[in-house]
Amino acid sequence: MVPVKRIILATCSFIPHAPKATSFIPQLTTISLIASTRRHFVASSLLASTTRGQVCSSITRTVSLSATDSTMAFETGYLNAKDAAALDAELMSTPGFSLEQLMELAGLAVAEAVYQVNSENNKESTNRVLVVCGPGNNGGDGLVAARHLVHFGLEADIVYPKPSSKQHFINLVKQCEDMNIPVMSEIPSDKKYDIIVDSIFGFSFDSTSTIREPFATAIKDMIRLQKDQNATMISVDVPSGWDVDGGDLTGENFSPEVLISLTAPKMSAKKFKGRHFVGGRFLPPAIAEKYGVKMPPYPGVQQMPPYPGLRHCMEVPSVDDVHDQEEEDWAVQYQAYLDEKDAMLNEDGEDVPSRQGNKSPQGEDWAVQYAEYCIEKEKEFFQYNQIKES
Ligand SMILES: NC(=O)C1=CN([C@@H]2O[C@H](COP(=O)(O)OP(=O)(O)OC[C@H]3O[C@@H](n4cnc5c(N)ncnc54)[C@H](OP(=O)(O)O)[C@@H]3O)[C@@H](O)[C@H]2O)[C@H](O)CC1
Ligand SMILES: [K+]
Repeated sequence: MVPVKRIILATCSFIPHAPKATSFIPQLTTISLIASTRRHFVASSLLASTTRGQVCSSITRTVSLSATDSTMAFETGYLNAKDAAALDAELMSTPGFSLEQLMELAGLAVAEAVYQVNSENNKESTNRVLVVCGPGNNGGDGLVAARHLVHFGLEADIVYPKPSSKQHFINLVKQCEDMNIPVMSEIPSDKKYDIIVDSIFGFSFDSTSTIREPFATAIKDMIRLQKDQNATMISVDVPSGWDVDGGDLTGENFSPEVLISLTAPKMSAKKFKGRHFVGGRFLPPAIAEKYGVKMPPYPGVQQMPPYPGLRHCMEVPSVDDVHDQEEEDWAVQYQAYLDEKDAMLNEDGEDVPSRQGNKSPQGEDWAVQYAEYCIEKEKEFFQYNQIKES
């Protein structure tokens, strides 16, 4: 870990969102306190450019779910455009979240997913991210994500063709500039990027009118860059230009490889066939229930679970069909994996002597192993979709 002058001891607060996870609170709290006496954590990436993965993997203990729970958790539900806006408004009224709070969490979740995709990219050079921001809050999520990505150690450029005059957005741009992130008005033709983050339009995009400038050009330029530079396109909440409920109605054939849904997938996500993350770990249970949203179970402190498939979000056969030769569903195997890990703790949650710290006998952190397991399964499913389509 990067040495820092001031060290803050972090006590982690685990706030499980799935009601069934409540019984794990004492166990998780115990483990987090034990962990905090052993190691020093830098409290946030606002202070130093530590790799978030390092911090997370040091302190996370996954929430153990039964096979049934983890299967159900993939059925996240869908929001149509009207409900997505109503849910947003309700979040900012009844429980009193501010837009700034929600955008910071949404942007952080986006940055985590982008970081994960980037670290799995098998490209010669990685780390160069272009974030293209639109005029509304979807664009704000992009501005927040760019700042976090730089804290995570990636290079980020921003294209913000029509900056908002609202004070919060002015602040977000200033925060990015303070991180030495270039903020440009159009997509440059002379720079190379590995990842493009499409943060132009979200759930308030109006597909009944043609896409107005400067965003029509921005979308065209993004698509050109995606093809010319073989960059990975990641859309935030809704692929820009897609009708929020109906999907790609324009015929532009805008097809991102990755979609990051915030709070819950929008209806158009049913048409999306790529890799799908669902993030936004801030939904109070009553609002989730009212709108029929089931949040996926999040491991440890992550904002963006590396869950495989989110298969109910895609209109394709379940991964079980692919693995029908296997005796057990992967979720059952995964539960067995967690049970095995649980058995390595004694009743007080202390380590069995044979284990060293949070390391397994093979020397790997549990959380790292868990994340790798999930990524592996997700890749299998993604590859299966590609084969199926070709
Ligand atoms: N609850 C959450 O999960 C949170 C989600 N967040 C993000 O916010 C967006 C929704 O933000 P919103 O500002 O409501 O809308 P958009 O970002 O989609 O953009 C609205 C702007 O787009 C312009 N627009 C609409 N249609 C067109 C068009 N055909 N051509 C050009 N421009 C268009 C519109 O312009 P107007 O002139 O009509 O005003 C708006 O300026 C959500 O998707 C999440 O990403 C939040 O961060 C909070 C938490
Ligand atoms: K978008």
